[in-house]
Amino acid sequence: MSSAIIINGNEIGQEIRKSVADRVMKLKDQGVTPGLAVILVGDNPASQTYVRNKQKSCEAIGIFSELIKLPQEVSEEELLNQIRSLNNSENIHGILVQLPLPSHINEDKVIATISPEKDVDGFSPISVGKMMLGQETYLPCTPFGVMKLLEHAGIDIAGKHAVIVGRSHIVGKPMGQLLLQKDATVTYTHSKTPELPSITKQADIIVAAVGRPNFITKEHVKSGAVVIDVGINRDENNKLIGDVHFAEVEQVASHITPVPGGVGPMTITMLLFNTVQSAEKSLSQDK
Ligand SMILES: Nc1nc(=O)c2c([nH]1)NC[C@@H]1CN(c3ccc(C(=O)N[C@@H](CCC(=O)O)C(=O)O)cc3)C=[N+]21
Repeated sequence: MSSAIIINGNEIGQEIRKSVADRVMKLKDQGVTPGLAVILVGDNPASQTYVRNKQKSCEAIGIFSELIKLPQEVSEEELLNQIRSLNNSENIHGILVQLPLPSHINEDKVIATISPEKDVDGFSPISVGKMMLGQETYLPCTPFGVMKLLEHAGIDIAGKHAVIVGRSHIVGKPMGQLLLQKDATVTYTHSKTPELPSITKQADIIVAAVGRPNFITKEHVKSGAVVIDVGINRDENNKLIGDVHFAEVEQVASHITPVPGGVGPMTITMLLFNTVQSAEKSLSQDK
């Protein structure tokens, strides 16, 4: 049995982070320290872990990171005011509101309040619209990270059939758009798609973003396909597992991303990338 080439997100992420760190140094020489504000509402343990990772990654390359912790019961208006104040803060170049938010808060309203100039998550309606039109904007970090993984692994995209499994606003939908911009033929599938394996079997590239552990098995995958696993699920032992049944699928795929160590580290890498981009822009606008 042949086994797939493993696309190493830790390694590729590290390489990109090095070049982002160089840009941070250049900015500091010019008197600007890139700053990222992360707003965390409530005390969801998973969210706390992610946020801690983001902060550590910022510090490692010299980005200033400010954590704003708000209680679970915080009012929507208070949260919006916090964002408005960060929109006006000179030393903050990126704002990230950790999702999900408590159910009494309107997520759409919160995201739309983040200034598009500081929307380093790429979630605001302005950013999404610009991305759809192929205009310059902050790209959402996870799909952006997947594009970088494909590029670094030397995967050709033009003319390939990419099948996206999952249609979330933050992964599935933008993922298809970015692949389309690189001339892939894109098929979107989701929980209401009948006969899913018959469609994913036609894919040259599969992006799994369904949020169901081990959902994509060898029955879904054509021999030689590239399989990207965006899933981050926890098993009964609290171990991180993807949406792809790795042991099975690596026997048929040509390339595969592991979980952990695949897409996850790239998401944070592109967040750092976008934050530095924003700081560079602020500098050129001052002149
Ligand atoms: N506004 C907002 N923006 C986000 O980007 C955002 C969010 N909300 N809410 C939650 C999700 C989740 N997310 C992850 C980022 C990195 C890893 C990551 O680095 N994972 C490591 C493993 C980490 C571990 O071991 O726990 C890996 O896959 O190798 C995972 C998950 C960003 N998210």
